[in-house]
Amino acid sequence: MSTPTALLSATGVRKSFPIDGSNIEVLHGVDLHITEGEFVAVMGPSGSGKSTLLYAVSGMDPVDAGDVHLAGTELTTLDGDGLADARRELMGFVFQQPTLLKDLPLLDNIVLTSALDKVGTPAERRARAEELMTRAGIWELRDRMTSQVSGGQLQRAGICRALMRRPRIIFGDEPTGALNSTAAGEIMDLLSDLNAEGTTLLVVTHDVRVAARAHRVVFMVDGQVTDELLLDADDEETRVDLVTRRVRELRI
Ligand SMILES: Nc1ncnc2c1ncn2[C@@H]1O[C@H](COP(=O)(O)OP(=O)(O)OP(=O)(O)O)[C@@H](O)[C@H]1O
Repeated sequence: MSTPTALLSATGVRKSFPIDGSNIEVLHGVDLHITEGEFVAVMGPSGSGKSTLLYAVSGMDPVDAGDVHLAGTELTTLDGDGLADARRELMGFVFQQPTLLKDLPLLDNIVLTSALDKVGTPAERRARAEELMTRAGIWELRDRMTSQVSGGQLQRAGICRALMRRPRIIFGDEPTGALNSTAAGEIMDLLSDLNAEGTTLLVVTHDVRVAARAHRVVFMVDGQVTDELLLDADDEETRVDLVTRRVRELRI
Protein backbone atom coordinates (compact mmCIF):
# COMPACT_ATOMS: atom_id res chain seq x y z
CA MET A 1 0.00 0.00 0.00
CA SER A 2 1.40 3.42 -0.85
CA THR A 3 1.70 6.04 1.91
CA PRO A 4 -0.36 9.15 1.28
CA THR A 5 1.85 12.11 0.39
CA ALA A 6 2.08 14.99 2.84
CA LEU A 7 1.29 18.15 0.92
CA LEU A 8 2.18 20.28 3.94
CA SER A 9 4.68 19.15 6.51
CA ALA A 10 5.64 21.49 9.34
CA THR A 11 8.07 20.33 12.01
CA GLY A 12 9.24 22.03 15.19
CA VAL A 13 7.76 25.41 14.26
CA ARG A 14 8.57 28.17 16.75
CA LYS A 15 7.41 31.74 16.57
CA SER A 16 7.87 34.69 18.94
CA PHE A 17 6.55 38.22 18.95
CA PRO A 18 7.92 41.24 20.76
CA ILE A 19 5.26 41.87 23.41
CA ASP A 20 5.64 44.55 26.10
CA GLY A 21 9.39 44.88 25.55
CA SER A 22 10.22 41.16 25.60
CA ASN A 23 10.17 38.41 23.03
CA ILE A 24 7.32 36.05 23.88
CA GLU A 25 7.17 32.66 22.18
CA VAL A 26 3.63 31.84 21.02
CA LEU A 27 4.36 28.66 19.01
CA HIS A 28 6.47 26.19 20.96
CA GLY A 29 7.70 23.69 18.39
CA VAL A 30 4.51 22.74 16.54
CA ASP A 31 4.35 19.75 14.18
CA LEU A 32 1.58 19.60 11.57
CA HIS A 33 1.35 17.20 8.64
CA ILE A 34 -1.44 17.43 6.08
CA THR A 35 -2.04 14.93 3.33
CA GLU A 36 -2.97 16.07 -0.18
CA GLY A 37 -6.78 16.23 -0.33
CA GLU A 38 -7.25 16.38 3.42
CA PHE A 39 -9.47 18.90 5.21
CA VAL A 40 -7.98 19.81 8.58
CA ALA A 41 -9.62 22.19 11.06
CA VAL A 42 -7.69 23.90 13.85
CA MET A 43 -9.53 24.71 17.09
CA GLY A 44 -8.35 26.09 20.40
CA PRO A 45 -8.91 28.88 22.91
CA SER A 46 -8.50 32.49 21.89
CA GLY A 47 -4.80 33.38 21.92
CA SER A 48 -3.62 29.76 21.68
CA GLY A 49 -1.74 30.50 18.44
CA LYS A 50 -4.10 29.17 15.74
CA SER A 51 -3.79 32.13 13.35
CA THR A 52 -0.06 32.42 14.06
CA LEU A 53 0.30 28.76 13.04
CA LEU A 54 -1.70 29.33 9.85
CA TYR A 55 0.48 32.31 8.88
CA ALA A 56 3.66 30.41 9.77
CA VAL A 57 2.88 27.30 7.72
CA SER A 58 1.70 29.34 4.72
CA GLY A 59 4.89 31.42 4.68
CA MET A 60 2.92 34.63 5.33
CA ASP A 61 4.99 35.20 8.44
CA PRO A 62 8.58 33.95 8.92
CA VAL A 63 9.18 31.30 11.57
CA ASP A 64 11.95 31.52 14.19
CA ALA A 65 12.76 27.81 13.99
CA GLY A 66 11.45 24.68 12.32
CA ASP A 67 10.82 23.44 8.79
CA VAL A 68 7.80 23.97 6.57
CA HIS A 69 7.58 21.85 3.42
CA LEU A 70 4.77 22.60 1.00
CA ALA A 71 4.44 20.55 -2.18
CA GLY A 72 8.13 19.64 -2.09
CA THR A 73 9.39 23.18 -1.42
CA GLU A 74 10.99 24.18 1.88
CA LEU A 75 9.29 27.52 2.46
CA THR A 76 11.71 28.64 5.17
CA THR A 77 14.58 28.75 2.64
CA LEU A 78 12.77 30.94 0.10
CA ASP A 79 13.40 34.68 -0.25
CA GLY A 80 10.57 37.20 -0.58
CA ASP A 81 10.12 36.66 -4.33
CA GLY A 82 10.25 32.87 -3.97
CA LEU A 83 7.63 32.99 -1.24
CA ALA A 84 5.39 35.29 -3.27
CA ASP A 85 5.64 32.84 -6.21
CA ALA A 86 4.82 29.87 -3.96
CA ARG A 87 1.84 31.73 -2.50
CA ARG A 88 0.52 32.65 -5.93
CA GLU A 89 1.02 29.22 -7.47
CA LEU A 90 0.08 26.88 -4.64
CA MET A 91 -2.03 28.65 -2.05
CA GLY A 92 -5.36 30.38 -1.69
CA PHE A 93 -6.35 32.42 1.35
CA VAL A 94 -9.81 33.00 2.77
CA PHE A 95 -10.10 35.36 5.72
CA GLN A 96 -13.00 36.35 7.97
CA GLN A 97 -13.57 39.50 5.89
CA PRO A 98 -12.36 39.36 2.29
CA THR A 99 -10.20 42.35 1.41
CA LEU A 100 -11.89 43.27 -1.86
CA LEU A 101 -11.55 46.78 -3.31
CA LYS A 102 -14.59 48.93 -2.57
CA ASP A 103 -14.80 50.81 -5.86
CA LEU A 104 -14.48 47.82 -8.17
CA PRO A 105 -17.28 45.49 -9.30
CA LEU A 106 -17.10 41.91 -7.99
CA LEU A 107 -15.92 40.45 -11.30
CA ASP A 108 -13.05 42.95 -11.61
CA ASN A 109 -12.07 42.28 -8.00
CA ILE A 110 -11.95 38.54 -8.65
CA VAL A 111 -9.77 38.75 -11.77
CA LEU A 112 -7.56 41.60 -10.46
CA THR A 113 -4.67 39.61 -8.97
CA SER A 114 -4.48 37.22 -11.93
CA ALA A 115 -4.58 40.22 -14.29
CA LEU A 116 -1.74 41.95 -12.40
CA ASP A 117 0.25 38.69 -12.53
CA LYS A 118 -0.59 38.35 -16.25
CA VAL A 119 -1.96 34.83 -15.83
CA GLY A 120 -3.61 33.78 -19.11
CA THR A 121 -5.41 36.13 -21.49
CA PRO A 122 -8.19 38.51 -20.41
CA ALA A 123 -10.72 36.13 -22.05
CA GLU A 124 -9.31 33.14 -20.13
CA ARG A 125 -9.40 35.06 -16.86
CA ARG A 126 -12.99 36.10 -17.45
CA ALA A 127 -13.97 32.54 -18.37
CA ARG A 128 -12.38 31.19 -15.20
CA ALA A 129 -14.09 33.87 -13.10
CA GLU A 130 -17.44 33.10 -14.77
CA GLU A 131 -17.04 29.40 -14.05
CA LEU A 132 -16.20 30.06 -10.38
CA MET A 133 -18.81 32.78 -9.82
CA THR A 134 -21.52 30.67 -11.46
CA ARG A 135 -20.64 27.81 -9.21
CA ALA A 136 -20.65 30.10 -6.15
CA GLY A 137 -24.02 31.51 -7.24
CA ILE A 138 -22.80 35.11 -7.67
CA TRP A 139 -22.32 35.45 -11.46
CA GLU A 140 -25.44 37.60 -11.72
CA LEU A 141 -23.86 39.95 -9.15
CA ARG A 142 -20.70 40.44 -11.23
CA ASP A 143 -21.29 44.18 -11.87
CA ARG A 144 -22.20 45.02 -8.27
CA MET A 145 -19.81 46.95 -6.06
CA THR A 146 -18.70 45.18 -2.89
CA SER A 147 -20.86 47.55 -0.80
CA GLN A 148 -23.96 46.30 -2.67
CA VAL A 149 -23.75 42.63 -1.70
CA SER A 150 -24.29 40.66 1.51
CA GLY A 151 -21.52 39.37 3.75
CA GLY A 152 -22.07 35.83 2.49
CA GLN A 153 -21.96 36.94 -1.16
CA LEU A 154 -18.78 38.91 -0.44
CA GLN A 155 -17.18 35.87 1.15
CA ARG A 156 -18.15 33.78 -1.89
CA ALA A 157 -16.42 36.40 -4.06
CA GLY A 158 -13.36 36.15 -1.80
CA ILE A 159 -13.32 32.37 -2.31
CA CYS A 160 -13.66 32.79 -6.10
CA ARG A 161 -10.70 35.17 -6.06
CA ALA A 162 -8.67 32.67 -4.00
CA LEU A 163 -9.48 29.93 -6.55
CA MET A 164 -8.54 31.81 -9.74
CA ARG A 165 -5.07 30.18 -9.84
CA ARG A 166 -6.34 26.69 -8.89
CA PRO A 167 -4.47 26.48 -5.56
CA ARG A 168 -3.55 23.08 -4.15
CA ILE A 169 -4.25 24.25 -0.62
CA ILE A 170 -6.65 26.82 0.80
CA PHE A 171 -5.83 28.40 4.15
CA GLY A 172 -8.93 29.72 5.92
CA ASP A 173 -8.82 31.92 9.01
CA GLU A 174 -12.35 31.96 10.46
CA PRO A 175 -13.87 31.92 6.94
CA THR A 176 -17.41 31.98 8.36
CA GLY A 177 -16.66 34.15 11.40
CA ALA A 178 -18.56 37.19 10.10
CA LEU A 179 -21.58 35.30 8.75
CA ASN A 180 -24.96 34.13 10.02
CA SER A 181 -25.49 30.39 10.24
CA THR A 182 -27.26 30.07 6.86
CA ALA A 183 -24.54 31.97 4.99
CA ALA A 184 -21.88 30.07 6.97
CA GLY A 185 -23.45 26.77 5.91
CA GLU A 186 -23.42 27.86 2.24
CA ILE A 187 -19.76 28.87 2.43
CA MET A 188 -18.89 25.55 4.03
CA ASP A 189 -20.85 23.68 1.31
CA LEU A 190 -18.70 25.45 -1.28
CA LEU A 191 -15.43 24.73 0.56
CA SER A 192 -16.44 21.11 1.23
CA ASP A 193 -17.25 20.60 -2.48
CA LEU A 194 -13.86 21.99 -3.46
CA ASN A 195 -12.24 19.66 -0.95
CA ALA A 196 -14.18 16.69 -2.36
CA GLU A 197 -12.66 17.58 -5.75
CA GLY A 198 -9.14 17.43 -4.31
CA THR A 199 -8.28 20.87 -2.92
CA THR A 200 -6.61 20.54 0.47
CA LEU A 201 -8.03 22.74 3.25
CA LEU A 202 -6.54 24.04 6.49
CA VAL A 203 -9.15 26.06 8.36
CA VAL A 204 -8.91 27.81 11.72
CA THR A 205 -12.32 28.03 13.37
CA HIS A 206 -14.19 28.46 16.66
CA ASP A 207 -17.34 26.99 15.08
CA VAL A 208 -17.98 23.31 15.81
CA ARG A 209 -20.18 23.05 12.69
CA VAL A 210 -17.29 24.20 10.52
CA ALA A 211 -14.82 21.89 12.26
CA ALA A 212 -17.29 18.99 11.95
CA ARG A 213 -16.91 19.20 8.14
CA ALA A 214 -13.21 18.33 8.40
CA HIS A 215 -11.56 14.92 8.16
CA ARG A 216 -9.46 15.80 11.20
CA VAL A 217 -9.57 18.44 13.92
CA VAL A 218 -6.30 19.56 15.49
CA PHE A 219 -6.56 21.19 18.93
CA MET A 220 -4.11 23.84 20.10
CA VAL A 221 -3.56 25.01 23.64
CA ASP A 222 -0.87 27.55 24.62
CA GLY A 223 1.07 27.36 21.36
CA GLN A 224 1.15 23.60 21.10
CA VAL A 225 -0.92 20.96 19.34
CA THR A 226 -2.25 18.98 22.26
CA ASP A 227 -4.84 16.70 20.70
CA GLU A 228 -6.53 15.65 17.49
CA LEU A 229 -9.82 14.08 16.49
CA LEU A 230 -10.41 11.97 13.39
CA LEU A 231 -13.88 12.37 11.97
CA ASP A 232 -15.00 9.42 9.89
CA ALA A 233 -18.72 9.33 10.72
CA ASP A 234 -20.93 10.05 7.70
CA ASP A 235 -23.74 11.65 9.65
CA GLU A 236 -23.32 15.40 10.20
CA GLU A 237 -24.99 15.51 13.61
CA THR A 238 -22.74 12.70 14.87
CA ARG A 239 -19.70 14.63 13.70
CA VAL A 240 -20.94 17.84 15.34
CA ASP A 241 -21.58 15.87 18.51
CA LEU A 242 -18.07 14.36 18.48
CA VAL A 243 -16.43 17.77 18.05
CA THR A 244 -18.67 19.38 20.68
CA ARG A 245 -17.83 16.68 23.20
CA ARG A 246 -14.07 16.98 22.61
CA VAL A 247 -14.25 20.78 22.84
CA ARG A 248 -16.01 20.42 26.22
CA GLU A 249 -13.51 17.82 27.46
CA LEU A 250 -10.62 20.09 26.51
CA ARG A 251 -12.45 23.15 27.92
CA ILE A 252 -11.89 25.13 24.77
N1 LIG B 1 1.80 40.48 15.32
C1 LIG B 1 1.75 40.19 16.61
N2 LIG B 1 2.47 40.92 17.51
C2 LIG B 1 2.45 40.60 18.83
N3 LIG B 1 1.74 39.58 19.34
C3 LIG B 1 1.03 38.84 18.50
C4 LIG B 1 0.99 39.09 17.10
N4 LIG B 1 0.18 38.17 16.51
C5 LIG B 1 -0.28 37.38 17.52
N5 LIG B 1 0.24 37.78 18.70
C6 LIG B 1 -0.01 37.14 20.00
O1 LIG B 1 0.21 35.75 19.84
C7 LIG B 1 -0.74 35.00 20.59
C8 LIG B 1 -1.47 34.05 19.64
O2 LIG B 1 -2.28 34.83 18.75
P1 LIG B 1 -3.18 34.16 17.61
O3 LIG B 1 -3.84 35.27 16.89
O4 LIG B 1 -2.36 33.21 16.85
O5 LIG B 1 -4.23 33.36 18.50
P2 LIG B 1 -5.56 32.63 18.05
O6 LIG B 1 -5.55 31.30 18.70
O7 LIG B 1 -5.69 32.67 16.57
O8 LIG B 1 -6.64 33.56 18.74
P3 LIG B 1 -8.15 33.94 18.31
O9 LIG B 1 -8.93 32.66 18.43
O10 LIG B 1 -8.56 34.94 19.34
O11 LIG B 1 -8.11 34.51 16.93
C9 LIG B 1 -1.65 36.02 21.26
O12 LIG B 1 -1.21 36.20 22.58
C10 LIG B 1 -1.47 37.26 20.43
O13 LIG B 1 -1.65 38.41 21.22
